[in-house]
Amino acid sequence: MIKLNEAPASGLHGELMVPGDKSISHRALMFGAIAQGKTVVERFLASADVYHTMGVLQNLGVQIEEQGDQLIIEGRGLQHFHAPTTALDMGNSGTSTRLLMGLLAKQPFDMPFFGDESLSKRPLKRVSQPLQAMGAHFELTDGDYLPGVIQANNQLRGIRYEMPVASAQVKSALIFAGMQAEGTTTIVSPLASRDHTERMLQKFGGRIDFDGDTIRIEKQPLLQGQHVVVPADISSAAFFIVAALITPNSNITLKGVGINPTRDGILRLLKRMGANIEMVNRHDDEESVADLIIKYQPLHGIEITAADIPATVDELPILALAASQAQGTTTISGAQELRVKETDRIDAVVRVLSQLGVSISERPDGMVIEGGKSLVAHNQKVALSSSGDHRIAMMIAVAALITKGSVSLIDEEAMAISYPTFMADLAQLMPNEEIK
Ligand SMILES: O=C(O)C1=C[C@@H](OP(=O)(O)O)[C@@H](O)[C@H](O)C1
Ligand SMILES: C=C(OP(=O)(O)O)C(=O)O
Repeated sequence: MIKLNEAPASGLHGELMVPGDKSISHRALMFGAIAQGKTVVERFLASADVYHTMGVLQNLGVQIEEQGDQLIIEGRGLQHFHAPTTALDMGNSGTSTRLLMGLLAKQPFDMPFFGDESLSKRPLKRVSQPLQAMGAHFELTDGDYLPGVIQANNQLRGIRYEMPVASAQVKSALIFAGMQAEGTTTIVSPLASRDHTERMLQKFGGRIDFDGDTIRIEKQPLLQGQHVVVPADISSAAFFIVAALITPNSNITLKGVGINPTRDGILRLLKRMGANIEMVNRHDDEESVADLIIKYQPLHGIEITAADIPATVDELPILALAASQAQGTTTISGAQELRVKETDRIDAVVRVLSQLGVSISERPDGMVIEGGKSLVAHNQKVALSSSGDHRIAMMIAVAALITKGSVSLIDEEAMAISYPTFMADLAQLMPNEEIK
C-alpha cells in the first residue's frame, strides 16, 4: 500500500517522454519473431504484459536479447518455432493471448496456454470462433476461457468475417492467421479500431489492403526483419494529460507521443471538453508522433457515444476522472467492452469515484458523471483499491493530486502491467512536492 498525497498538488511542470507504446511493442516482438533476419526494437515498453509476449516467443525457440531500451530479435520465419517446453504463460495480457492465438494457429504441435485470475475471466471465443472457421483448433475452458490449448494444425483457409465488436485484438488475430491461410481473408469491423498490425505488416514488407473498417489479406511471403522505433504510448500519456488539465497551475510537455488517428480519441474528446492541447514537432512515419503541450484549463461535460469508443477505449477511466472535474454532465454510452477488460472498468470507475464523493451512476454500457465537485476523501482519509487493474491504479494516483484529505492505494503493483515507472515519472513533473 502507498500513501499518495498529503495535500492537493500545486501543479505539474516540465517535460517527460512516457515509455513506449504497449500495443506496438507486442506487435514488434511478434513480427520480429516471424520475419527473416534481425529486428531491432527501440524504446520497447519494458512492462509485465510485453515481457509475457517475449517469454512466450522465447519458449517457442525465438532468440530475443534485451540491450538497454532495445530488443534484438533473431527472426526465423513462421515455420521454425519449436514445441514449447512449458505451457505458454500469458500473465495478465489480453493482447498477448488473442494475437498469439492467431499467430500460432498453424503449428505442428499442441501449445497449452494459461493466464492469471483476471485474464482467465476474459472471453476468447470472439477469437477462437472465427479462427476455427479458418481451420484452427482450440480447447478452451467452458469453450471461452483460459486455461486452454492451441492445438496442432496444418491448414488455414481465408474467410470473410464480420466482427460483432470493433476489437483490434480480434482483427489482429485474424490478420496473423490470414497471413498463413490459403485464399483471401476479409475482415469487416463495425467501427475502425487501432491499425498498428496493418501498418507494421507493411513495414515488414507484407501486403494488406485496409481502408477504415474493411481489411483484405492473402498469404504472405517471408517478411524481412526491420528497425522499429516505438512511439511514446498515448494511453500512458493520457494520465499526465488529464493530471495537467485538472491540477491548477500545470504546464507540461509530453515528448514523442504516438498520435495514430485510431488511437488519439482522448485528444479529440478532451478538446471537445474545452482543453487546449497544443501539438508541435509532428513527424509522420508508419506511425505519427508529436510533442503535446498541456496546460491547466477548466473543462465542460460532453456526450460520448459508441462511435467515439474504439479510439479511446483504454483511456475512458482517466477521462471519467476529467469529467468529474468538468462543469456539467458527461455521459458515456456504447462502452460495454469496458466490462471485459482487466476488471469490469465501468464498475471499478464508478466504485472509486463514488468513494471520492463524485455523483456518478452506472449504465449497462457506460456511465453518467455529474462534474464540478471537489474530490474529498471520506473522513479525511481513504484507502482505494484498483482491483488489480493498472489503468484504475493510475487513475487513482492522478485523482489523489486534487483530493482533499489523504488517499492511499492498496495495490500499486498493478501499474507494472503497462507502466512500471509511473510514480517516478509523476514525481518528475512535481519537483517541489513529496510523492511516495
Ligand atoms: O490490440 C491491442 O493492442 C489492444 C486492443 C484493445 O482491446 P480490444 O481489441 O479488446 O478492444 C485495447 O483495449 C487493448 O489494451 C490493446
Ligand atoms: C485492456 C488492456 O490490455 P490487454 O487487453 O492487453 O490486457 C489495457 O492495457 O488497458
